[in-house]
Amino acid sequence: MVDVDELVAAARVVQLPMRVRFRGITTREALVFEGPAGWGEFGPFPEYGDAEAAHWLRAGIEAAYEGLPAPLRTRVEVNATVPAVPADGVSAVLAQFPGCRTAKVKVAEKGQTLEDDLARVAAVRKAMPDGAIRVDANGGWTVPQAHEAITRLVADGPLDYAEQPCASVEELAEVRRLVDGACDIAADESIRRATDPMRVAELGAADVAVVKVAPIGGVRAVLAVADALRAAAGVRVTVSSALDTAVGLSAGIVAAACIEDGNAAGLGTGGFFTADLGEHPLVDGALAVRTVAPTAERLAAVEVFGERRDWWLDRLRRCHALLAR
Ligand SMILES: O=C(O)CCC(=O)C1=CC=C[C@@H](O)[C@@H]1C(=O)O
Ligand SMILES: [Mg+2]
Repeated sequence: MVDVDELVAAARVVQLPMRVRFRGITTREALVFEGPAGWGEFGPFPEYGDAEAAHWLRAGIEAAYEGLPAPLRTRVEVNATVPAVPADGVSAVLAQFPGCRTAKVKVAEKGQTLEDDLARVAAVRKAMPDGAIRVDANGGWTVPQAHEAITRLVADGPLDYAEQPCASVEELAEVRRLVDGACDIAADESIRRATDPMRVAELGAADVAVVKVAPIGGVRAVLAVADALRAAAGVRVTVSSALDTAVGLSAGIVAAACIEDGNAAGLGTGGFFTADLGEHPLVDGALAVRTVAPTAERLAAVEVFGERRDWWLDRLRRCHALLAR
């Protein structure tokens, strides 16, 4: 494995300003580095412990030092991602996702009601009458709340799936039994390590696994998980972004392009940033498969020094030590 001093010497810490609050944050911090195979990203969210964060480092090292596997396609279809905005804000959000035929709508936001969710989803359906609609509760419902919400949402029209309706795998399994095929259930937060997807499959907790390259530990690890899930339980896979910079998003796009019959990917998050390390333009609902190498100008616009940089370098050293064990 690459020496930690080499990583530290290559490390650039960046802060990307966000257009909207998403996942409770308005600035995305990450550390990126260039290696012989390209650029890699290490951007675990600040609250993640080192054991989890080490997987993110493994993914970054794969991209920068090993290189990524060859994609099967040149373009990857993505879903529009609709934050928990008021219903009258939906069309402005969808305008940022030209050509998308699938939308993922955030629901169960703290401080909002089921009526807010129903109105937001109805607005998306109206704007995309032929579109496939997903909802993502980020674990925010109890089992009875999820049952009620999904029942009312499907009464208005079909749902592609409901993502992480409740917090635990056991609850997901229960909701899946209760809705009895009225709507597929997807696991997202329940999958944070490479071993989690099999547990989800064994408990019959989901029809769909949302997988992100960084927490799973790299593109190859994602492909192994996708193969195992399809073989063991017929679970389909959605590759999604972890709110990555354009560098990390490149790896997600490659992963999605390596999966034969993948779902529309949750990789259209580049537009959430007002400044980024590169561009993955969304054309006709799809992203081209290409890797990004940040220019000096782009880096200069978002790079940070001082206390935040030191914090990330310490974290990099600790996670590298865990991987080297
Ligand atoms: O899946 C998408 O459409 C975009 C990515 C996305 O929604 C997320 C990215 C990063 C953190 C998560 O809270 C969030 C999600 O819950 O899926
Ligand atoms: Mg999710």
